[in-house]
Amino acid sequence: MLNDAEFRAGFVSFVGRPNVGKSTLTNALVGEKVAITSSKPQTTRRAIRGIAHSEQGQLILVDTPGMHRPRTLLGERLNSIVQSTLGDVDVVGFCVPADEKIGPGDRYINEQLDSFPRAKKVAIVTKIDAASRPAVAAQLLAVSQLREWEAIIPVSATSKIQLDTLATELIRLLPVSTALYPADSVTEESLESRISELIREAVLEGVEDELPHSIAVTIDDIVERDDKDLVEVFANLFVERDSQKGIIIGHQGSRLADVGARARAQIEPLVGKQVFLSLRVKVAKDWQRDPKQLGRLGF
Ligand SMILES: Nc1nc2c(ncn2[C@@H]2O[C@H](COP(=O)(O)OP(=O)(O)OP(=O)(O)O)[C@@H](O)[C@H]2O)c(=O)[nH]1
Repeated sequence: MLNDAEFRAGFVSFVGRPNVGKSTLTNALVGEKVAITSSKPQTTRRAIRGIAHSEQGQLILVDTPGMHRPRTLLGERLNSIVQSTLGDVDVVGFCVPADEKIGPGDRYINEQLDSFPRAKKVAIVTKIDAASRPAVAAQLLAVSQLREWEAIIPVSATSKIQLDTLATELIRLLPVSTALYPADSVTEESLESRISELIREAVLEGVEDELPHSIAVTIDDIVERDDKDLVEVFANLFVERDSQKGIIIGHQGSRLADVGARARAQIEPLVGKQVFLSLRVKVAKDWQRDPKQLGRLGF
């Protein structure tokens, strides 16, 4: 047993190109679904905090959107979230996948890390289950040449390889502190925003590549029924164009029905009750470029 003086707690942020596995790693460390994951790049839009507890300490994970060069107002806001998040974390975990060569995108992000001298920097080679041993070894070597890291850790979030090692290494780099959150909390996100992220994730499964950025979800109401073991969720799906509305709804509403079923399957374990989900698809013309609409949709 460690004595109290050695307990550590602090903030850790995973950065890296889109799709390198940051959200999946956050979920695996926290052990509950808090950040949305998707096989499409750049689906993470806000800094979600997952909290991993252990006897040695408390890791508060700040999941940032993929850093990229902005093309729209939404892109600029995402980048500014990244900047303000990284300004005050204790540790940055730079993620590169084992199954792809380090490229200009990775180097760009690595260079950005120079602007955050306060944070200790750890390299994480993700998805090691998807690469051969020699490929993983080569990637570890390539990463070690980018900068002096506090540690370089290979992991697989999906195959649960080395997750404990990663957690222990990260905690070791945090300041000595009492716990910053109660031991039973896993996230600071409100129920409402977790539900809207789960709905967005369900919509993103099986839509065409140009759509992900065009979808926003808002929640009008969450009603706990007294008379039944039921929670009613009333949500809106915003797209940018009429044509996208058709895509989301599908032939005779078939796609929307699938989305509803998938989202419900994720929301029910979260609320611990049966869920009635009302989804309305609405068009907010070019919302990504319109500051007023961005504000209304929660950005
Ligand atoms: N084989 C394998 N695939 C993984 C692993 N971790 C994540 N993935 C897959 O990689 C894809 C992207 O994962 P995410 O966690 O959404 O990636 P991200 O870096 O958060 O992506 P953005 O939100 O776009 O920044 C998903 O299809 C995951 O299932 C892993 O350890 N092994």
